[in-house]
Amino acid sequence: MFARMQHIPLPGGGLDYYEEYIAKPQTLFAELRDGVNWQQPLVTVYGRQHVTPRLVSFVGDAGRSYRYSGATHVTEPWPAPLKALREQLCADTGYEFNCALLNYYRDGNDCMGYHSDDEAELGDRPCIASISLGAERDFLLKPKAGGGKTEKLSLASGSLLVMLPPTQQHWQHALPVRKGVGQGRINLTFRNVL
Ligand SMILES: O=C(O)CCC(=O)C(=O)O
Ligand SMILES: [Fe+2]
Repeated sequence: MFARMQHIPLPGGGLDYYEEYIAKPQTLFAELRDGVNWQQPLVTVYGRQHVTPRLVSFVGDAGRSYRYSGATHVTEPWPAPLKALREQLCADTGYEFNCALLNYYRDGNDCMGYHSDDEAELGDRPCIASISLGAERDFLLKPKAGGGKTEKLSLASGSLLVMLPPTQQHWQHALPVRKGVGQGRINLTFRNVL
């Protein structure tokens, strides 16, 4: 790996940010936008059904399943352009990744609320590797224990953000609405489902 890395220490966690990890982010963005079987699942919030405010797809090694947006999803096969990327991420980070949740934010109205990627099937100390393609968007982190400072990053096209253990135990993260953003963004969060 040749990309320059910035380590961002957090109380009870830490992030590694590589601003230029993907060589041709616009090409990969277009391949995935046009090639992935995007879904917009229904979610139930306080007893009311809404469509998820972004498009999603769950891909990975055959037979893995993962619970998100209130339902269990079984993997679709790896899209061709992500096979080598998965290997590269495992080699560069030293962590295993056997699946990925793909998120397509069509414009700045699409978003993701505060959550931690701490589902039981990810084990006690999950590492999440997150690739961003397309529009640059703000990414927020806040400590689960109240009172701490909120962190804000701007995730560049082609960047890799590694959320190191035990970040998911102590922090939540979100991708807030940004009305001024007209372009799409695709985010790939590589995970290891046990
Ligand atoms: O779009 C992002 O940068 C965050 C995605 C995320 O948090 C997730 O898929 O769990
Ligand atoms: Fe997440």
